[in-house]
Amino acid sequence: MHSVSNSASIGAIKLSSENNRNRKTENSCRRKPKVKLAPGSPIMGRSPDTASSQPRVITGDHGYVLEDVPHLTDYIPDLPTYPNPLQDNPAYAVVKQYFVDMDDTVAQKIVVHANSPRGTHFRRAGPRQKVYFKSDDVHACIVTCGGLCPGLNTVIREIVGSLHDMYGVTRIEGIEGGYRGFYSRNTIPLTSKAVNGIHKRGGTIIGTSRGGYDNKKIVNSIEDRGINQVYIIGGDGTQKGASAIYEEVRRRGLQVAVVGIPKTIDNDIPVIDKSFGFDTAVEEAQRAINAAHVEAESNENCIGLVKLMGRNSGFIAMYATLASRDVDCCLIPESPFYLEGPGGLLEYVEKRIKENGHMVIVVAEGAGQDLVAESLRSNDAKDASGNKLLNDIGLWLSQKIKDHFKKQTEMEINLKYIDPTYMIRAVPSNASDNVYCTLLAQSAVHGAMAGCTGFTVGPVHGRECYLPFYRITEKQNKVVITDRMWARMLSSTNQPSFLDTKDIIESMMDEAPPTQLLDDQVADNGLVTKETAAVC
Ligand SMILES: Nc1ncnc2c1ncn2[C@@H]1O[C@H](COP(=O)(O)OP(=O)(O)OP(=O)(O)O)[C@@H](O)[C@H]1O
Ligand SMILES: O=P(O)(O)OC[C@H]1O[C@](O)(CO)[C@@H](O)[C@@H]1O
Ligand SMILES: [Mg+2]
Repeated sequence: MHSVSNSASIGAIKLSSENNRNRKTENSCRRKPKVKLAPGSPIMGRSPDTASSQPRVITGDHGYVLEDVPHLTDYIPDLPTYPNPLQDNPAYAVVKQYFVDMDDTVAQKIVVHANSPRGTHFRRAGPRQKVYFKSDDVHACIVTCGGLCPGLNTVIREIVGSLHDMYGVTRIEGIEGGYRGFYSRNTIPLTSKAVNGIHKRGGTIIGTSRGGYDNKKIVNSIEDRGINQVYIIGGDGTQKGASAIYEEVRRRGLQVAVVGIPKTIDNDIPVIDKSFGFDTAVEEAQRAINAAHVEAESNENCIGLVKLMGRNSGFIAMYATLASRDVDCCLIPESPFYLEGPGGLLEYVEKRIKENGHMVIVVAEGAGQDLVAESLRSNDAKDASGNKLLNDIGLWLSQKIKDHFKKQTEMEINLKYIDPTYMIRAVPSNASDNVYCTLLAQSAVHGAMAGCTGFTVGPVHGRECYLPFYRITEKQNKVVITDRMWARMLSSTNQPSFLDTKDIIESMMDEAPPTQLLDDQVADNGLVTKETAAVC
C-alpha cells in the first residue's frame, strides 16, 4: 500500500518496492496508485481555482525519488479517457510493447556506488495506452521563440507529423513570430503538406522573436481560439514563459496541455543530455576553425581568431575545439583569463607564434566580458527579452593582440578574425539532429495526448523523459571546468589554465554542479500529493 511520508514531506507519494513489484504493466492492467491523504492536504476538495501547482515528488525505497510532471487530472478530475489510436496503427503493429510501462522512470545519475541512494528519476516519455483527448477534439498550436537554432523546422514538421499521422489530428496552427504572435497576428495553418520538406531549411517557417511576452493576453488568445494543446519551442527564457502560461491555464481550469520543447544552440539547458541543433552547430563551427587554420598556416606569423556563440556557456567552443585539434587556445565564459603579465594570454600567444609561426584561437562570445567592460565603457544594454547585450570579445581581443605585438615586440603579425556566429545558427539541422528532433517531437505529442501538462521533454542518458518546467529553468547548464571534458580540451590545446587550482575550486564552490541535483535539494522543492495519481 502507498503511504504518505512523514510531516517533513507531507503529501509525498511513497512507493514501497513491494508495491513496485506488484504493479502490473500498463499493457496488462493499469492501476492508479491509491494514496492515503494527509489530513489537511491542500489537494483535498480543491477546486480548479485554488489548485496550486507544486512540484510533484514521489519517493520510494532506497532513496528513490521521482520528480513527476503535472497532469490535467490534477486540477480537472474525472476527465474521460480514450484508447490510444496508435493501437490500430499498422506501422506500429510490429512493436512488442509499444505503450510505455507506467512504472518506467529514468535515473538522473547513472554513475552510482554500491551504497548510494537511487536518487532522482524522471518519467519516461512515450505513448500511453489511454489518451485524454479525442483526436477530433484536438486543436493544437506551435510557437517558436528566442534565437534561431538548427532543427526548429524539423521539430515543427515532426510535431505536425506526429499529431496527424499517429493521432489523426487535423487542426494544427502555427503562431507567427514568437510569443507576441498569440495576440497580434493571425495563425498559420500547419498541414502535413505545408510542413513537407521544411526540415531541409534553416530558420523557422513560423518566425520567432524576443520580448513581447504578455501572459494574460497569451492565455486569453489560447482560450478564445479554443486551443487545447500548446507546443512551445524555445530556450531558457521561453521555457520560463511556458511555465507561467501553464500556471495561468491551470488557474483558469482549462483543459489545455502546455508542453515545452527545449531549444538553445548554446546547449545551456540543464538536465537533458544536449539540446537539438548543438551537434549541427559544432559541425559548422569546425568549418570556421578549419578556415582559420588554413589562413594561419599559409601566412607568416598569422593568428586565426574565431568567435563562436555561447552567451553564458562555452559548449560550442569547447566541443568544436576538441573535435578540431587545430586550436591552440579556447576561451569560454566559465573560465576567466587575463591578458598581461606572466601566465597571461598575450605571453602565450607570443610564445606560440615564435615557436610555430601560426596559431588558432577560439573564443566564445560570452568569454572575457569583464575584461572588455573594464577597458571599454561598461555596457548595460539589454535585448527585448532582457538578456544582457554582449560586447564583441572577438574584435576587442584582435585589437589587444595586434597592439601587443606592435608595442612589445619587433614582430609583425597577421590576424584574421572570423565571426561565423549567425551563419552557424542559420543552417538546417544535420542528420543526427533531425533524428533527435523527431524523437523530441513525438515524445512531446505522446505526453500531451496522455494528459500530461506543464512539462518539457528531452533525453536523459539517451532516454526521452518528461521533465517538470522548474528543473530546466532553475539554472543554466555550464561547462564545469573541474570536469574531465574541460581537462581533455586543455590537454588538446596546451593552453595555460590562467587560473590556479585554488581559484578554480573557489569559483566552483559558488555554484553546485549545474547538471547534477544534489540529493538534499529534493526536499527544498516542496512536495505534492495526488489523490488519484494519473501518470503520464
Ligand atoms: N522570465 C520570463 N518569463 C516569461 N517570459 C520570458 C521570460 N524570459 C524570457 N521570456 C520570453 O521568452 C521569449 C524568448 O526569450 P529569450 O529571448 O530570452 O530566448 P530564449 O528562449 O532564452 O532562447 P535563446 O536564449 O536560446 O535564444 C521572449 O518572448 C521573452 O519575452
Ligand atoms: O542576436 P540575437 O538574435 O539576439 O541572438 C544572439 C544570441 O542568441 C544565442 O544564439 C542563443 O541564446 C546566443 O548564443 C547569442 O548571444
Ligand atoms: Mg536564453
